[in-house]
Amino acid sequence: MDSTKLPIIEFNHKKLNPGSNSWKTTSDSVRRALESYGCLVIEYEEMSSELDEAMFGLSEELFGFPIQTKMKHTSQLAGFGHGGNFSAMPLIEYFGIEYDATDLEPKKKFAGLFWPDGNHCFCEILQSYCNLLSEMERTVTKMVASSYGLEKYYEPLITSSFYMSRLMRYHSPGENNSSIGLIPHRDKNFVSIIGTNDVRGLEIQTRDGDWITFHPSPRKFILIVGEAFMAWSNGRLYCPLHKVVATREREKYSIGLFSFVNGVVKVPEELVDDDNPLKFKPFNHLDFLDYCKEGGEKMTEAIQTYCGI
Ligand SMILES: O=C(O)CCC(=O)C(=O)O
Ligand SMILES: [Fe+2]
Repeated sequence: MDSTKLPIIEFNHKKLNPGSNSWKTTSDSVRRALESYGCLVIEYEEMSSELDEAMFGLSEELFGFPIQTKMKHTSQLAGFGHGGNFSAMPLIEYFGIEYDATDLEPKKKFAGLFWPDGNHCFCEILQSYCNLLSEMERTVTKMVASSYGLEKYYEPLITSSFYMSRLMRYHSPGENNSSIGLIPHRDKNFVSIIGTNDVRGLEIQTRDGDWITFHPSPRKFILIVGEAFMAWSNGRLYCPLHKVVATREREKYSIGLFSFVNGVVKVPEELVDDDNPLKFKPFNHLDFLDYCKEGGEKMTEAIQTYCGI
């Protein structure tokens, strides 16, 4: 692999049938990329440029509402609800919304805060966009399990997962202001997958400490291993530091889908042996998120201090 570029994999679900040769070779490449870089650029043929344009157009409209309206979207969970105006990161603003592939209700409730008569178009577009993100996230999780010979763990993982979709905007910093969009952090969830408008800014740190920039395009998405997935793999998968550097020219918009486990994350016994002793005690994912609230995203080694052995 070229260590100056992020690994990239083309996905076409019509050609990727579990059990086929192409499934097996792609699964092994995906697993190797996530072990080396902790992230992967997915070139996804099924994403249409119309859906991409509609999604980011609506995002711009949404962030344009007055702050009083935006603040009505609240949540108890960190990262969900509306957030912004942080002293260390004044450029980022986000909306974290519960995501369910079959249930439009959370999106309708969210849209109702902005458009009192509802906005069917917004809900449908957000749902379609997130469904595609979710398909990619599930395929990758299944591929990793399959590449380790641990297919039996995939269904229980998926059935105990819950998701957040997050819409993000990064203001341009203007002259002489800091360009920090998002400070270097590791994601605390299981898997993150992110699509962005055509503005760069997201950078991922390699194991050697170099930063590599993600180059966005409508069919390219970046999938990032979170601390919970890294711990599940007993440290085999890498969980990279990443950050957003806002550009002076234009605002960056991104949409992420973040998966979480509703319950205990436990390293499969097959991943533990004399050469690979257990590195993480079983932990409740929600309790871990609570623990992280204290130190916020600054805790770059949170999982290690929480349940590392
Ligand atoms: O907006 C992006 O490109 C990255 C977002 C991110 O890293 C996060 O929300 O954890
Ligand atoms: Fe992140």
